[in-house]
Amino acid sequence: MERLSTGISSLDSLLAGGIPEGFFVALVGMPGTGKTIACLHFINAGLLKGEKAVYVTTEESRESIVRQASQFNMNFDKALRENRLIIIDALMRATSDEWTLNLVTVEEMLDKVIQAKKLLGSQARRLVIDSMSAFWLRAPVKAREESYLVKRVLAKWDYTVYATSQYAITTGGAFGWGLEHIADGIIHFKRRIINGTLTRYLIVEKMRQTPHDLRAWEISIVDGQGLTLTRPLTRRVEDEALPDSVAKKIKRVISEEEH
Ligand SMILES: Nc1ncnc2c1ncn2[C@@H]1O[C@H](COP(=O)(O)OP(=O)(O)OP(=O)(O)O)[C@@H](O)[C@H]1O
Repeated sequence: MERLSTGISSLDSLLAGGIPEGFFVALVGMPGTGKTIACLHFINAGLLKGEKAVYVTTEESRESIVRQASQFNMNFDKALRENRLIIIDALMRATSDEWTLNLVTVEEMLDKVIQAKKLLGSQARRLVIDSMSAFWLRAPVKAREESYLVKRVLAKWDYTVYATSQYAITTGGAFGWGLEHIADGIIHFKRRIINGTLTRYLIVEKMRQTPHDLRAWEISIVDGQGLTLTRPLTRRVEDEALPDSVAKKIKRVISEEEH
């Protein structure tokens, strides 16, 4: 089975080498946890191998994606000029632009993605949809049916897919029915404040046909370099995230028991 590199070598090693070709992988989690940056790495890994790629952006403009990529030394601008990358922009909705979504429906998105594949040909192996949540903002009930539709349609077009989905800040829960149910793989991005510092981490929750790592890994995002996994999160680190009052209570009970 061929595996596609995620473009993050530390993540590839959790996945027995990468994402199985043709898989539909859900990248889920709270805002600012690194999902978009992981998507950029995935696309860039293909471009570096001479592949072509398609990126659907619903929350940022095409320009913003290109700028963010350039901060990690990924030249998306060049790939766009060489017609090796198509970024379908669902945010700006410029009517004069061929690669834009105006209605922001799943059907319109699939139509454009298929058009892009026909234009780029078999070298276009990687597709990012960042994010799917945007299609269901007004009608979360559609998420279930349309998730199946997206997977079924894309299966015919030889893409390996990264699709992101956001979780609510307040509850940490998915907005409505999540993509997780149809995905071949789930990479969950999380965050917590540890010793007063925002700590991001990810865990591979599911990857079919893959003996994957089961630990949560701390994420580092560095200007000029991008996202890497630094170390597995230990129990002790998680404990440090307990609110002070709770930690103090636990310490008090332990010391009372000892005396
Ligand atoms: N050049 C940079 N250098 C270092 N860190 C950066 C840089 N650019 C962005 N970041 C970090 O990455 C975070 C954004 O990550 P990303 O866009 O991947 O999040 P996300 O999970 O896709 O969020 P959302 O769901 O809101 O789109 C920023 O909040 C910042 O902490």
